Parts: sequence; C-alpha cells; structure tokens
Amino acid sequence: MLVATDLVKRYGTVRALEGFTLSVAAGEIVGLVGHNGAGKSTFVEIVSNLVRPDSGTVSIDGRPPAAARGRIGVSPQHISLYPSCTVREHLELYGKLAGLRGPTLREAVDELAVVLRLTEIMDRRTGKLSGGQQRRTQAASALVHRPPLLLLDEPTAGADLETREAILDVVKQRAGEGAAVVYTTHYLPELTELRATIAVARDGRIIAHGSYEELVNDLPGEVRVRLDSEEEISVSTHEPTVTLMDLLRQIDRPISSVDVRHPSLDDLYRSLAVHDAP
Ligand SMILES: Nc1ncnc2c1ncn2[C@@H]1O[C@H](COP(=O)(O)OP(=O)(O)OP(=O)(O)O)[C@@H](O)[C@H]1O
Repeated sequence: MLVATDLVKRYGTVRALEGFTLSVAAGEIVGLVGHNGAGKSTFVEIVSNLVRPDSGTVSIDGRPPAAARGRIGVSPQHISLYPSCTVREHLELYGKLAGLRGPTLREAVDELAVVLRLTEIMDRRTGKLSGGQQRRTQAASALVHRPPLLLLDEPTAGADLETREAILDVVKQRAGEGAAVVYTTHYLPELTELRATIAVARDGRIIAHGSYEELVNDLPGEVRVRLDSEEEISVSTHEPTVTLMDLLRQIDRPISSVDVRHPSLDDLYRSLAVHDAP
C-alpha cells in the first residue's frame, strides 16, 4: 500500500532522513519507534506531501503523495485544530475536503463521534477543550473520510486512559477493515496492544523492522533474587527461567523474593538509547 524507498532529507547540515526505506501493507499497523530526532515526523511529513524529499520515492497505491491526498488521513504530532471552530465543524470540514457530502458525511461524522467518545462535545469550540478531547478531535479529523492510509504521529501524546483506549480501538478497527497504518509513539506498550509490526528508526533510517517476537526475543531479560539479608543478585539473561533455576540451586542462603522479567519493548527502546549514546 505504502512503499517508501531510500528517502533522503537534509535541513542544512542536519540529516533528517538518510536512506529511509519502509513498506506498509493494507491492514498492517507499523509502529514507528525511535529516539527524538530519528526522523519519524519527517517521514510522516513527506508521505503526507507536506515536505519534499531531496531524493528517494514514495508510492501510495502506485501514486506519489501529491496525487494521493484524499487517500491519506494524517494526525500530526502537534495539535493543529482551529480553536474557534467546533468539533462538528472540524469533522465536516475534513469530510468535505475528501469529497463526502449529505447523508454520507453525516453518517461518517456521527459514527466517529460515538467511536471516539465525542458526542457530548460536538458543538463546543476546540480551543475550549481539554488536551485529551483535542487529541480525539484531531484523530477523528484524520479518520472521517475512511482513508486507506493512516499516518498517526504520536496520536496519544499526553492522552488520558479513556482517550488512549478510544484511539487504539478505532485504529485496530480501521486496520481490521484493511487500512494501512503508520503509528509513531514513545509509549511502547501501545504497540503490543495494537499487534503492530515494529519499525525502529535511528539516524534517519530504519534499522530494524519485524514482529514484536522477532525484535524483542533477541534481547535479554532479567532475573533478580533478593535475599533475607537485603542483598540482591541480578542477572541479565536470554533464558530467564533456566537462569532462575540455576540461581536457586546455587544460593544457599534464605531468599525473600524472586523476580523474572522477560524482554519487553521497553528493553528494545533502551537498547537503542544505549547505541545512540555519544
Ligand atoms: N523544518 C525543519 N528544519 C530544520 N530541521 C528540522 C526540521 N524538521 C526536522 N528537523 C530536524 O530533523 C531531524 C529529524 O526530526 P524529526 O522531527 O523527523 O524526528 P522525530 O523522530 O520525529 O523526533 P521526535 O520523536 O522528537 O518527534 C531532527 O534533527 C530535527 O531537528
């Protein structure tokens, strides 16, 4: 659905993208993760046709971004709503821009209002809403025309539990219906909930792309044994259960607790931070 190949984008001496290649299939959610400045938002801006790459290509169902605008729904990283317009006006505006009219537009707006829990605030100006309500409105604006490609750049940043759940639910639903989704986040557990494949960006390129199991199983977990004496033994291991059994056999003093932690996405993220340290 989306194929981006060898994108390069420089701002003066800053290399925002340096050979960024990523494909997203219909129905796939790709969780795009990486440290601050890795190039995630620049990639989203290029695919949304807001920024032109210095070189490389983007194809959306065979078309360049400029010819595929109606097929893309974008929720930018920063809240970008018109403060004096209501939630309803936003949804209608974005729906109309994508060609929806009459009952089709009304149905699309009403359905999203329910799914994203906006019904109570549809006629309030967005400048007067809470951060979470603004996030839901922004996500709804990206979704209203049912685009086959969704670009959601940290859509849950600063969101409360209700907002997070509502956004994750609708993203799963749309992917289930065949939309391709690029979902950037710094909140990694969201990606397991979305059953997303994970693409790891670093220094303007994708350095790993695969399923949670493929990427995380290479990382060590940790076994911690706390003794009655308050002493703690901590071992980093690829086989936490086996290591725990070994430790229990070896330790001949009273044990107060044990903790086995299998590798997680947070470990993946931390391993990137280690690599990026100067
Ligand atoms: N318009 C711009 N002008 C100059 N430099 C830019 C511009 N946009 C991005 N950059 C630089 O390009 C690099 C990549 O930025 P980008 O916003 O794509 O990273 P990111 O992975 O989205 O980071 P974050 O997680 O902080 O949002 C950074 O060094 C950033 O400062």
